[in-house]
Amino acid sequence: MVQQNYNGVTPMDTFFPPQETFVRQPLNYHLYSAPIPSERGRKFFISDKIREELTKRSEVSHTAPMPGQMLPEELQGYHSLVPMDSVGIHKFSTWNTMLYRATKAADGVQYCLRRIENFRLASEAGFSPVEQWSRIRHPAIIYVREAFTTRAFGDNSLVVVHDYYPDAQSLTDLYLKPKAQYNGSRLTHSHERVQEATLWSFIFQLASAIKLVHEAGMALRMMDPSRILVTWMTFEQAFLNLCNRVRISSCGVADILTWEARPDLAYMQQEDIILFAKLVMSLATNNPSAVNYVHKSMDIVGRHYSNDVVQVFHTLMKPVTPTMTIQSLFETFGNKLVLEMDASLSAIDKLEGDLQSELENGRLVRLLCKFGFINERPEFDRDPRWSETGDRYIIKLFRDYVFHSVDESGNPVVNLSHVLTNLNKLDAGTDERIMLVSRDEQSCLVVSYREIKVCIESAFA
Ligand SMILES: Nc1ncnc2c1ncn2[C@@H]1O[C@H](COP(=O)(O)OP(=O)(O)OP(=O)(O)O)[C@@H](O)[C@H]1O
Repeated sequence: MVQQNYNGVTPMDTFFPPQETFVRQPLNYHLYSAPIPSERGRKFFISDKIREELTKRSEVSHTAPMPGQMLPEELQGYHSLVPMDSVGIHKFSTWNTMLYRATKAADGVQYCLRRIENFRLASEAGFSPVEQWSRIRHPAIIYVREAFTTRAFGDNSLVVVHDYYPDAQSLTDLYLKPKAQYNGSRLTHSHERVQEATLWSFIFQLASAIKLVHEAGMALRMMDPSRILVTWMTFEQAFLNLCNRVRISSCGVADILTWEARPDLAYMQQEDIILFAKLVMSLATNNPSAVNYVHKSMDIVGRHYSNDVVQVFHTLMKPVTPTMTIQSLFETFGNKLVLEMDASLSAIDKLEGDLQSELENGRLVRLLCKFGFINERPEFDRDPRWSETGDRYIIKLFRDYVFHSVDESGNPVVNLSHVLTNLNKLDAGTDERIMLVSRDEQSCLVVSYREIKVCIESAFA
C-alpha cells in the first residue's frame, strides 16, 4: 500500500507535480431521503399492506411442526422438517406425496421438499431431468434444486427439492374453490372472478415460462392450477394488476416419476399447450372442468372479458398440429404485452419507493442500540456521577429531551417526527443548537448536536 500523509504527498511526488488537495465533503444524509417522484405523498415506512403481507410470510416460515410427528432429524443436509400443510398426503398422479419445509444446513435457507412415498428409481439416469431443470431460470418457474432417494422416512422415498415461497397459494385455492361469505344473515358460496388485467398477467407469465422451457428442448408436462402458485398479490386497487406473481411448482417431478430414455418431445410440448388452454379456461370461468363444455365456457368468457381474451382462446383452442408452437400465441398478444410491461415497471417503482422509505431505519436502530448500551447501566447504579456528570449527563438530558418530553399539562409528548428528526440531526452531528433542561429545571445547557454526538462517541468508547 502506498504511504500517504495528510496533504496527500507520497514518495512518488518527487517525480510528479503536487496534485490538488482533495477536500472531503461531509455526507448529507441526515434527513430522510426524498420519495421517488412516482410515489404519492411522503411516508416514513413501507405501506401497511406490504408490511402485513411480509410479516405473514415470515410467520408462516417460522411455524413449528405439530408435536408427535415422527420426522427425520436430518435428511441429506436438510434439517428442521415441518410438514407444509394440514391436509397431509397429496396425490401426484398415482403417487402419494408429502410436502415439507426444511432448512439446508449448508446455507441456512428454507426449501420445499416434495417426498414421493414408496418410489424405486429404476436407474440413476432417472435423475437426469433434474440436472436439465436446474439449468432453467425463469421468474414464473419455481427453481428445481436437487433430487435424491432416502430411507429416512422408513420407506424408499424420492425427494425433490424446490425453492420455498412462504404462504404461497395455488390458483385452485384462490379461484377455483368457492369461498364462503355471509350475505346478510345467509351463508353463501361464491368464486372470486379473475380480473381481466390479472388474467392477462397470468397468461403472459405462464406463456413466457412455457416458451423458455420449450426452447430449452424440454416440456413442463403439468399445468394444473393446484401446481401454479401465486406468490405475490396486488394489494392496492389503484395499482391493478401490479405484482400478481405466479410460479409453476413441482417442475421435474413428473419427469423423474415417468422417466423415459427417449421421450416424444414434440408430443409433450403440444400437450403443454393443451394443458395451458385448459388452465386459462378454468381460470376465466372459475370452473376446473370448463374445457368439457367449450361452448358454454366461451360464452362465459365472452360475457366477462374483452375480445382480445376471446381471441387468445380461439388461438389456444385450434386443433393442435405438429407445427403449432407457443410462439403462435405470442402473435395474438399485441399491445397487451406492452401494457403488462408498463405495469411491471410501475410495480418495480412502487417497491423501490417502499424500499427507499425503509432506507434509514438500520442506521437509526444502530444509534438507538448505542443509547441502550450507555443509558442506565446497572453496574454504575451506585455511582451517581456516571450519569450526573460530564458527557453522560448531556446524553441523559438529550435522551429525556427526545423521548421523555411533556407538554404544558404534563402529558407525555409522543411524536415520532420529533424523535426521528432529533436522531437524524444527532447522527449527522449538525451545528444546530438545542436547549436541554433537567427534570427539576435546575440546570439548563445549550449544546449543538455535534457536541452531543462527541459525548456519545466517547461514552460508548
Ligand atoms: N415451492 C413451494 N413453496 C411454498 N409452498 C408450496 C410450494 N409447493 C407447494 N406449496 C404449497 O403446498 C400446497 C400443496 O401443493 P401441491 O403441489 O401438493 O398441490 P395440491 O393442491 O395439494 O394438489 P394435490 O392434492 O393434487 O397434490 C400448495 O397449495 C402450496 O400452498
